[in-house]
Amino acid sequence: MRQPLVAGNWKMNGSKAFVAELLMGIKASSGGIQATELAVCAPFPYLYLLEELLAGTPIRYGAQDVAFENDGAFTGQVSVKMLKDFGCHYVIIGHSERRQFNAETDAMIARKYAQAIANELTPILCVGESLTERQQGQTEAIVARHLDAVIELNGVDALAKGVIAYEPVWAIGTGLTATPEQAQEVHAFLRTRIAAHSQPVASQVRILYGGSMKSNNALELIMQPDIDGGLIGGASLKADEFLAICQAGDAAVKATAV
Ligand SMILES: O=C[C@H](O)COP(=O)(O)O
Repeated sequence: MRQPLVAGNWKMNGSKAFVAELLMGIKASSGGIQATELAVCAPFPYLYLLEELLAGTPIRYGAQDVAFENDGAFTGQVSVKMLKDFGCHYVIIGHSERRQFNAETDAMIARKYAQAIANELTPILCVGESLTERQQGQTEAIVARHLDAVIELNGVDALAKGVIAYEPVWAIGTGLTATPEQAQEVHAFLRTRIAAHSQPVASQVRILYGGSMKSNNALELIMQPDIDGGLIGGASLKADEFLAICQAGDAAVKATAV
């Protein structure tokens, strides 16, 4: 089994006080998590707090977006180098909310992916279909398009330097979770598609599930053979709930080892 990763995506939530309290809560109880990797992805202004408060802990952190250029006249953008300057390990790329509200295209996302790996920042590449696309039977075509854009620009080996997150748009923040079978089906499709280019990369790359993952459904999702953890939105804003999902990662490892 690949090591599970449970990453929180705080989205546009928080304040200095909220972030400090949440991190203290996560730090206080994360010692019991043995086999699962923990990470949190914060809004840019709070990265300095993560650098300060997570120093000396195994908890990794990152941002939720990055520019596809390194520096220069790009008002409002934040570069990979800047994220590295604050000790970031991860960056979320191509989240559906950025595709939807910021008109990010597959080409832009592929370039962001390239910038991240060129600077040894680990991208978490999000792919996923909308409800209409699922109802029209286009799920596989959509996630394939999202994945292929990154492979075409960066080569398949680049996927081994990142993480993929399957996030069905209809399950994000809606309380509607994909069933373990629905999620596994898409995860297996993605892995098979990668295997057509490289079996070693397909075996190695972690594919997270995201979309209303909570403590009460995490275990059965992470127990699926091609689901390697979660990208958690709402439930990552409560330390207890987030840690309970991390514990589900540990429980999945334990159950698989038996
Ligand atoms: O990046 C995280 C996903 O968008 C999932 O969000 P959610 O757990 O609030 O549904």
